[in-house]
Amino acid sequence: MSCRIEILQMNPLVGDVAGNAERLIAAARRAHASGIDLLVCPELALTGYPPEDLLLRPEFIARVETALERLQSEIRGITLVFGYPRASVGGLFNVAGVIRDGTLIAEYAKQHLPNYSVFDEKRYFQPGTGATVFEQCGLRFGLSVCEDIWWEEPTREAAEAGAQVLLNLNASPFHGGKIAEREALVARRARAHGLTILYANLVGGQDELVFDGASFVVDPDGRITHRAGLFTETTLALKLDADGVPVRAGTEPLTDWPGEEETIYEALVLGVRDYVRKNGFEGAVLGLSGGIDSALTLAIAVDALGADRVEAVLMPSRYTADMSNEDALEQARRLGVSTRVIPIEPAFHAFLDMLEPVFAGQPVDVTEENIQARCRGIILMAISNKSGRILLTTGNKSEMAVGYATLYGDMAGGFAPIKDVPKMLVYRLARYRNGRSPVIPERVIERAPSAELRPDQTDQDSLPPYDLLDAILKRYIEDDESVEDIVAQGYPADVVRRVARLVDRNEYKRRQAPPGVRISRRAFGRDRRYPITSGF
Ligand SMILES: Nc1ncnc2c1ncn2[C@@H]1O[C@H](COP(=O)(O)OP(=O)(O)OC[C@H]2O[C@@H]([n+]3cccc(C(=O)O)c3)[C@H](O)[C@@H]2O)[C@@H](O)[C@H]1O
Ligand SMILES: Nc1ncnc2c1ncn2[C@@H]1O[C@H](COP(=O)(O)OP(=O)(O)OP(=O)(O)O)[C@@H](O)[C@H]1O
Ligand SMILES: NC(=O)CC[C@H](N)C(=O)O
Repeated sequence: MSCRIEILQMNPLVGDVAGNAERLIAAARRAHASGIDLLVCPELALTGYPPEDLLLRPEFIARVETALERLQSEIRGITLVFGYPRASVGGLFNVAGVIRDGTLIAEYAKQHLPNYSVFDEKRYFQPGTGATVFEQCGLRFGLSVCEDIWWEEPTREAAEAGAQVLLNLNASPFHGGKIAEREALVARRARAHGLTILYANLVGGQDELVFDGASFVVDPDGRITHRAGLFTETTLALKLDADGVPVRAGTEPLTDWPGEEETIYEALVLGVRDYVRKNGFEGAVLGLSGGIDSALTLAIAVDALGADRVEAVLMPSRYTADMSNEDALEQARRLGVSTRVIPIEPAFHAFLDMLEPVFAGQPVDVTEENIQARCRGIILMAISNKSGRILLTTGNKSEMAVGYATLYGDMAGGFAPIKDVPKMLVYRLARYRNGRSPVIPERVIERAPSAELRPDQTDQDSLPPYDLLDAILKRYIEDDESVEDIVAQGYPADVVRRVARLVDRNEYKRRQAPPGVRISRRAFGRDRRYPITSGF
């Protein structure tokens, strides 16, 4: 006897419990009609992940209970395994439940609650204890939920309880390198305990997080036998033989995962698409300067939403080089995006006139630069208000780290697609995208970066070269190294000290920045929580 299983790599909407329940019912009906015995869905599929403080509302938990009743009454002829929060004696648990023919036949509570990095599960859940095993098609299935697989005991306990196959339900967000890390870890567990493991992951963007999907199956020898798609809502169907070992369809090769730039680029595209779609925007607007940051952001926006839902606004000032306008127009033309040109000179003049009595006798400084950035911010937010299009902010991680951006100016906006992308990676992503089709004019990639807020300005007047800056920032922010550690590796002491000071001092700016897609091990936002007021 064999068992036909399907992984549902699902993109739920956080908080939409009734809608997610309908999606599960429709998926179960479709799977049943195509002969599937067992449908495996991700962690907290019913609520989406992470539901955050919605979990603290009794009304939200009541909706989950109502949806569970509906799922039990609607699903027939197929076994459904899926994640949801369960209020029980002792508190709230993050569970994997098994529904078959009107009955909840098994429930397993997550034992290891992640509480590091972007995870905050101890705020909401109590840990479960012990394994849960159920039978289907003559096979014994164990259950585990995401973080459980990162520890040894839950898998061992399931094997000791007689499981031949482990169903691991996940809400595992993406960062660069994560996919290979997961596969190696799960393969090791499968080998160590002689189990087949089905790794079912969520897909989709949720605020700062993007879930890549990349669900997969490993056999008891630790070989990957099946992979689902990356960054796409999909299903993965397979057969298990009478011993619970996955059956490969002939000699069909496994799909390889794409390289680093492509993976990160697609993560950004999905993050933008889902933020815009799930928040009900008509499309997006952004300021297109002829610089690399806005160029990459525009390419991502068009790939995410389609050219007809994206609008680029050119807002030249007295300091804008002709080639900036030419390159911006050329990129918009290549992408098929509509443009508007709105010079900021009249507004800039008006502000300078209004402020003249206040500033009388004082030298021109960064204040005037910021007024220009703020004129642009007002224009873009006005277009966003009128059109229902979200303003995409174009700042990268290197700028956000050192505060090289203007509050309420170029930091204005609703979502910041590349805020976790360091400048050197911005260039690599732009080159990767141009390798698919040349949408960004070569000059935009070649030119020295400039804010164009005063004559002949370049970023390097104020900042160290970006390759040096990014190397220091990675060590200081992602690796938590001290200034002394970094200097000991041969980096110039004065530069390292200055960069670290800028990072520390600019927390106030980052706290007011829009959210953006997390693609690194440590992004600004929920992943790095520093005091603003600090004597460090
Ligand atoms: N701890 C704190 N808590 C709360 N607020 C604090 C604060 N410290 C300062 N502030 C406030 O923040 C203000 C300073 O911030 P802000 O007004 O933004 O201005 P600021 O950081 O002084 O200047 C912006 C910098 O970004 C550069 N820039 C601007 C635009 C685009 C680009 C680019 O290439 O992308 C670069 C520009 O050349 C300049 O170096 C202070 O005047 C004060 O009002
Ligand atoms: N002339 C302009 N027209 C339209 N938008 C502009 C203009 N100048 C600046 N902006 C907006 O402000 C943002 C920050 O400006 P800045 O010049 O620093 O960035 P960039 O041009 O995209 O990249 P780079 O930092 O590499 O020059 C831009 O990305 C863009 O959204
Ligand atoms: N939801 C979870 O338990 C996620 C934690 C896990 N270590 C991951 O990111 O894959």
